[in-house]
Order: sequence, then C-alpha cells, then structure tokens
Amino acid sequence: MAATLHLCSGYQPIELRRQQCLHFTAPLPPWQPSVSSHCLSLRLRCEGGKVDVLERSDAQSRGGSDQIPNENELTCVMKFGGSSVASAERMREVAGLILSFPDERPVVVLSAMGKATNKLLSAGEKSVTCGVSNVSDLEELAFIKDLHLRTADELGVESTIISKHLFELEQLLNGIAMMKEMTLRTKDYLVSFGECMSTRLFAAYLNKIGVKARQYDAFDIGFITTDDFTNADILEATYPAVAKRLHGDWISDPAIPIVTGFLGKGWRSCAVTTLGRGGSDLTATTIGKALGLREIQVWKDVDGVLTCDPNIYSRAAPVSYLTFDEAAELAYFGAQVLHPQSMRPAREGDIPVRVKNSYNPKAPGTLITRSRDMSEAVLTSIVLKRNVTMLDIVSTRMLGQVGFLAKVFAIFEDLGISVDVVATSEVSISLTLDPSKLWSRELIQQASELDHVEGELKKIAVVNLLQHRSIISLIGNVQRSSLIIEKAFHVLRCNGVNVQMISQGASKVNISLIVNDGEAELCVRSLHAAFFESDLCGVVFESKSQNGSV
Ligand SMILES: Nc1ncnc2c1ncn2[C@@H]1O[C@H](COP(=O)(O)OP(=O)(O)O)[C@@H](O)[C@H]1O
Ligand SMILES: N[C@@H](CC(=O)OP(=O)(O)O)C(=O)O
Repeated sequence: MAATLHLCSGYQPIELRRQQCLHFTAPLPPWQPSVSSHCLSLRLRCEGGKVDVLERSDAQSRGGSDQIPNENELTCVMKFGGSSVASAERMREVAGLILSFPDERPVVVLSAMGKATNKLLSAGEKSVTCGVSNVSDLEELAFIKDLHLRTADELGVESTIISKHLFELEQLLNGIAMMKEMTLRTKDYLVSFGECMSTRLFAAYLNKIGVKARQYDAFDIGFITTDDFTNADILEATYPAVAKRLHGDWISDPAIPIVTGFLGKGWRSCAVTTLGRGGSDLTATTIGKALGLREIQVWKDVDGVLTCDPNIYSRAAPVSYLTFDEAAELAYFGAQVLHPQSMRPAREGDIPVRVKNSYNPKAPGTLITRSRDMSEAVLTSIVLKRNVTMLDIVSTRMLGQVGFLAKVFAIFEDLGISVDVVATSEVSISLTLDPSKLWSRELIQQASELDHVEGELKKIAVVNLLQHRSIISLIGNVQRSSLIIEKAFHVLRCNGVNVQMISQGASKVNISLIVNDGEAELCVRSLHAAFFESDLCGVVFESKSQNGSV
C-alpha cells in the first residue's frame, strides 16, 4: 500500500512506494553561489500506509566527497557534441559507448547533429531576403529535413517524433521571410530546432534498443537564463530547478535523461535562449553541479584538450591534466574545444571534467580538476584569439591624474563592452575588446559602437584604435613566467615578430601577447615547436597563408 509524504519548502506531496530512497535538492535561502544546493537524503520504509524514516542525512552538495553514496543515483554527465552525433551511424556508436559503461547512470546532453546549427542559421539569413515563395526551396532547409528524416529512417525510429519540428521550422522560416528580418530572439528559436530534434531521435533510438530513455528540452526543465539572446547566462535558480526535475523523474521512473544542450529560457521573456556557440558544454557542467554528480564527461572529435588548435598546427598533442583555472583561461581565450563559461559550474561544484574523443574512446583524454601537480609544468597549451580590437589610450592630463583608470573603465561599463587583456602605466592603458561581445551584434552596429567608444574616450585621452590583432595566450605555470617569457620572446624575435602588448593576469596561468593577425599562426607554430617539440626547438617557420595546417 502506498503512502503520501508531505514536505515543506514548496515541494509537492510525494507518493511513496514500499521501500524507497529519496534524495532532495533544495535552494538555501539566501542563495549562495559557492554552495550549489542543499541535499537531504532519507531512507524510508513504507508499509501499510505508514512511513518510517530509517536513515536521514544532510549534506551540502558540492559534487564529491560529501555526497551520500547511493547505488541508484545518477552518476555522471556525458555530453556529446555535434561531431559525435553527426549521423545515424554516429548515434549508434554513441549509444554503444554509453552502454559500455555499465556502472554509470548518466545524464546525456546532446548538441545538434553535425553542422545543423550552422545550416539553420544560414537558412534564417537567406530567408530574410529570399521571399516567402522561395523558402521551401532553400538548400539548407532541404539539408536539415533530409538529415533528420534519413537519420530517423536509418535508426529505425518513427519520423513522426520530429515531423512537428520540421513543420514548425519551415513555418518559422516563412515568418522570417515575411518580416524580412531575423532578430536575435528569432535566431535562438531557430537554432533550437537542431538540439530539439537530435535529442528526440537519440532518445527514441535508445528506447527502441531496449534502453529506457527520456527526452528533455532544457528550456522546459528549469534552465533559466538572462534574456541576452545568442549569448545568455545561466541564472542561479537553474540549479535547484534542474536538480528537482531530473532527480525527481529519475527516482519515480528511472530512464536515462537525454537533454538538449545549448538551450535555455529567458527569465523575463520566457522565450528560448542559447548559451553562445558551443554552449552544450555549459549545459553539461550546469547539470553536473545541479545534481552534484561524480564526473562530467565532454565527448569531442579530438583526443582531449590539445597543446594548440590542431587546425593551426597538426602536431598539437593531448594535454593529460588541467586545472579548472587553466581550462577556463584556455576556453575564454579562444580554444574552441570548450565553451568559455563552461568551467564555472564545474569549479563551483568541484566536479572533475573529462574531455574525451568519441571517435577514439580508448585515448585517455584530458582530466580537468581543481588542482594538479605543477612541479614539472611549464607551458600547457597555446591559444589564439583572432580579430581582436586593441586600444591604446593615453591620458591628456599630466602624470599622476587621479581616477584616470576608473574613468576609462566606466566608459566600457556604460557601453556594455567587456575588456579582455589590459596593460597599464600611470597615464596610459592598452587593452583589447572582447570580440565575442562585439560579434553578437550586427557589423554596422559594431562599427558605430567602436566609433562611439573612441568618441567617449577622446574626451579624456588620446586614443589609437588598432584592429586585426590577435591574442596569443600562453597557458601554463606562470610561477615560471621568466622562463616562459624569455623563451617566447626569443622565438618571436627569431621569427621577426614584434609583440605589441604583453599581459600577465592575476590568474597565474596565463601570459597574453598581442601580435598582428597576419603573424599569429606563424607565432603559434613556432612557439609550439619551441615549447613542446624538443626536436624542432629553434626552427624558424615559414610564414604561410592563413588557416592551412602544417
Ligand atoms: N586546444 C584545442 N584542443 C582541442 N581541440 C581544439 C583546440 N583548439 C581548437 N580545437 C578544435 O575544437 C574542436 C572540438 O570542439 P567542438 O567543435 O566544440 O566539438 P564538439 O562539437 O564535438 O563539441 C576540435 O575538432 C578542434 O578542431
Ligand atoms: N549546436 C550548438 C551548441 C554546441 O554546443 O555545439 P557543439 O557541441 O557541436 O560545439 C553549436 O553549434 O554551437
């Protein structure tokens, strides 16, 4: 006979089965960012309509040692990026990979299939100008339909699970064509179709092969974000809401959760938002922190985080260990492999992140944790951020002017522009502007915004605006900064490159150098050879055309 358990703090009464273990995750008032959630575990006996508490434990959920072990709990997050689920064949392999970890009870996070997000964006852009009557003929729409219907067919699942989405997608493109405009809000709704369809196909496939799975749209299960369409931030309320929903469903009816990456719901607009390109990594770490899981795995198409971008230099090699700080700097300063904000929840929850290769699961990958042995560490990875705008700002007043820096930064704050790298003297500042914040705006708006920044700064300073610069970030053990800088400058001098600005941040893991865009790839290759390949130390690389790998 079942019994009903009544709880305070806003929980619905819970129907109990005979012997059940409950685990609650609730917000602590007032909310403290450093504490992810408060967990209460009860082991209950329910007999004859009477409930006995056999065991009770309270814990701050920090994703590790203070968790109450329970053999039935969800254990980890497994996030698979677009490259890992690009086709039916890949989805089958990913399913096999998940099942090859019988001890894990994962929450699975998926991105859109392959290049679906890019195709959706391109379809939207073309719809703005192509006219309503031409939308159905768009090559990108045909690609999206064909990819998803073919995948359903090849996986042997009903195409009806995505037909509503395909229909609505075409309606949306018609709407864009009619309005002749695509707002950022519309853009987010448009790209959300990719993740909504990939997760439905994958969950249906798991169910078909007898593995119970349940699909979730992140915007329906408590991913609450700011309303910054195309680049939204996760709000704290997300953690308890997501934990409650995923955990509650798991306890009452266990099924592998298959969650859309990248998506959220704006807290004011209630519209679909996205977390910025590559945002599924952030979805994964958010779920990991919310549920206090043991590990977060992000499965990619490379053997882990590499010593540099393999598209720039093919001799890039996997890095075995990273700290959260190193990974965060690396991601923020442009390594495409991780979303810039994705390390924050993992660090707050102290949950290890493992970067693995879904095409080569045996490769050990990269393990990212709070700390690691740095005794041997010098340089870990070299990261390149292109197309950066640099500003040299020199005060027009005499030396020692009070409040100069404050005035300069107040201007950036007022204009909502974030600054990446800074070097200062008493009366001058050199800084770079975060291109991702500028890129999310229209090109014309970007140009007028830069004019506006320049105009405001010129009221207090002489300003020199320098475009087409690159930030080369040397991520590693800044305790050895003299060695790193000596070696780096030697290499750059041998290659005839002049560094225009240098900054060693308080993070203690990053030294940033600013060079011209045109020289940047050559610098990365030469620095890589000097720091990571003893056989190539001292080799002077030929300058070559952009984007080709060596
Ligand atoms: N330092 C780096 N380490 C690993 N991969 C990198 C690095 N810099 C750039 N990349 C690129 O990031 C890609 C993986 O990231 P991403 O495309 O987001 O994967 P997914 O779509 O599978 O999540 C790799 O294929 C690689 O080309
Ligand atoms: N599909 C989104 C989100 C994402 O995270 O993708 P991926 O995991 O493939 O980088 C994008 O392309 O940006």
